[in-house]
Parts: sequence; C-alpha cells; structure tokens
Amino acid sequence: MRLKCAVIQMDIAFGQPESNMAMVERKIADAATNNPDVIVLPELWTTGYDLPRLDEIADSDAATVKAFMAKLARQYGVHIIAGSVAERNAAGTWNTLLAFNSHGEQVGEYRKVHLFRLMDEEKYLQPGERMGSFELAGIPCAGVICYDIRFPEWIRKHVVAGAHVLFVVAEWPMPRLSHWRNLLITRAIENQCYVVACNRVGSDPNNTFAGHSLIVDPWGEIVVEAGADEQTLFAEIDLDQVTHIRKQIPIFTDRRPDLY
Ligand SMILES: O=C(O)CCC(=O)C(=O)O
Repeated sequence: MRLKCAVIQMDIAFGQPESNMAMVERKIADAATNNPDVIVLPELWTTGYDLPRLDEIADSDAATVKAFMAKLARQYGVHIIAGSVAERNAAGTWNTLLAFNSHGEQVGEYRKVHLFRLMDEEKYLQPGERMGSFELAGIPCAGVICYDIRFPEWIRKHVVAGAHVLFVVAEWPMPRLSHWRNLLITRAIENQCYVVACNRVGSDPNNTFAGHSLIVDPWGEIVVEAGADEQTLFAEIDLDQVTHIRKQIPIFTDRRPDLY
C-alpha cells in the first residue's frame, strides 16, 4: 500500500488563530491540487507559543478546529493530521494533536505527554496521559508532538502497539536543528517505521524555528526534506517497506523485553 503525503511547513502568526486558520485553509486547498492521501500540519499552528494568552485564544474543547478540519478533510477527500492546537476546557489546557480521515471523521486525538520546560509549557499546559495511536484507512499510525521524539521508550511503545507510520508535529527551534534531524532518523531506524515530520518556520518573540520538515523511510533514508522557508513537501511512501525491512532485520523478534 502507498500513501501520498503532503507536509505543510509554514510560518505561524503569533497568537492569531483566525489569521492562521485562513492561511491553513489556503495552504490545504493548494496542497489538495496534488491529490495527496494525507496532509500534515505543525504543532500549535492556531496560536503559536503565545502561552500567556491561552485563556483568551485556546480553542474551547478544540471544537472550532475540529469542525474546520473535518469540513476540509471531507471537502478534499484527504486525511488530515491537523498538527496540534491549544485545547481548553474547565480542567485545563492541553497541546493536542488531532487526526481526521478522508470522510471527515476524527480518528485520533493525542495530548502532548512530555511538556517542554525550555518553552514554559509546564507553566501553562497540562500533560496528556494517553497514547497517540490511530488508524488511517487501515494503516496503523501514531502521532506525537515535538519534544516527545527525545523519549525513545514512548515512541517504541507506539510501534510495539503496531504503528507503521509515526507522524511528528513540531515547533522545533533552529539552535537544535541537528538534534531534530538525528532524532527523527534514529527513531525511524530503531523502530523500522516511516517518520513523517512537520516543523514550522519563522520566528516568534522568543525563538526562530528550524523548518527542515522531513520524511524518513524505515531504513533511515531521507525521502524528502525541506529547507528553512515555507514549503509544502510532497512524497509517496510505500508501506510494504516496513514489512520488508522488519523481515530483513527482525528486531521485533530479537528484542529482549524480559531484560529491559
Ligand atoms: O526538544 C527540543 O529541543 C525542542 C522541543 C520543543 O520545541 C517542543 O516540544 O515544543
């Protein structure tokens, strides 16, 4: 089975959900002209890291974004990994990844588990408690958010649960670009899965972001990689490669969870 991916690497207007939604609507319409099977957006694309204003600008129950993404998925007949958004309810605010299938049905919801202190997430957000596994048209997938890729045990848990494609949505800063690239490639090699990673570009008052969205195959080869400007990446991935490589080097048979 093959999956045509479109990864929307974009700038984000700081703390301006309405203008970001208008921009995303245009970018999805443009990407859809290439007939992708799945479109991927970055982390916190409605608000950026305007965390002190989340009470005002977070989406209540993520209801606005959910309706908006479901409509676009249906309209273009495309799966959408709707990046993550600030989702608020009476109990708190979360950094939440949402996934929709091409019928506009929500198939995934993952609240970021590892909060990133360097960007004050723990001061404004609640940590998630659940895994990010979901299925897209029969393909077992997982979605995680940015800092999560530094936690190999967490990614492994999703792969052991079945994931063949790991979607990563991020706002990863430029000074650690080499970590971003190396961690993504390593997660792909050690888990023998595809990694489809979407980062933002541009700057906010505190950080400049690295871009370099990329797709890595289960052998650790880069299928496609963006630079540091706005760009939509397109690539088709071949899911049979996951099975093939797992047969060639059977790490899931050979691993010793009884020892570690
Ligand atoms: O781990 C890093 O260096 C970046 C993480 C990050 O920016 C985030 O989780 O938002």
